Amino acid sequence: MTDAVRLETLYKTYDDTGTAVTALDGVTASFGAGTFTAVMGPSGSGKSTLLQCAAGLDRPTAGRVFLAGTELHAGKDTAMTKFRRTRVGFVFQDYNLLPALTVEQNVLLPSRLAGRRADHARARAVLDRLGLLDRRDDLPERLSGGQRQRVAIARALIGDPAVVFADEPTGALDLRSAREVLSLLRTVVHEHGRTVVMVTHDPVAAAYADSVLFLADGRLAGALSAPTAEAVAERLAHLGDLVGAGAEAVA
Ligand SMILES: Nc1ncnc2c1ncn2[C@@H]1O[C@H](COP(=O)(O)OP(=O)(O)OP(=O)(O)O)[C@@H](O)[C@H]1O
Repeated sequence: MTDAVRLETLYKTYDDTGTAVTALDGVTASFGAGTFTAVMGPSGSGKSTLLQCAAGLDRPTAGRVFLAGTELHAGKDTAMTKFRRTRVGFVFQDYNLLPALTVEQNVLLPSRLAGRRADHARARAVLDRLGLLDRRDDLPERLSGGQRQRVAIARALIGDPAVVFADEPTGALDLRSAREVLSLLRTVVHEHGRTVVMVTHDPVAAAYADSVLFLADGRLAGALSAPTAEAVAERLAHLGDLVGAGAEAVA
């Protein structure tokens, strides 16, 4: 299997307050193309930092990130920004849609930012696939949370993303909308061959993924294939015990 994302010995230290915080402490991991992975761990374990560094939104302090075989952070920031705009999709908890733009304009925004011609036919095809074609001229404020998140997923898919990163994509949704969004992410992977890496706190959400990667104290702390919500919850509780006891994370 080819890797969509490979992380090699990633370190990230924040030092803005004068007291250094090690958010990532030598993480090596890979995410196969066409797979759906959930990243989990106790609060402060480094999940969002891992996603930000893997997606090229932040620079690791040390280590290397490869996306579809291309090393991020190796060149100038401008080259990284260009690569990110074309090959990386993002889905955030709070949707990050621009309120003054219609659904279709929001979906086309990454193409515009990348300086490409707006491909309305493609935008409409993606919106159609996500059941939103008839809402294309609406402003986001007219949509439900679940619909807004589906627009964000359409926007993430409009380019040719090597990977879609989702940070708590169901964190603001009710149960039913959350299930819809998770099923959609799974379809995006299993029927359309995309790669999704999702940070979540929710064992039920994680169970939609093919596998779960656990972090504790900025280190890899195990993985689970074909996860069930119960198995994930049990593993998380165990990690919480380890962190609470100040023990080393299990690899
Ligand atoms: N910009 C920052 N400046 C300083 N410290 C930071 C910054 N961002 C994160 N941290 C610290 O890095 C560590 C990891 O944070 P991160 O947000 O990656 O964890 P997380 O697992 O996503 O947490 P949560 O589940 O609470 O969102 C924490 O100790 C956090 O306080």
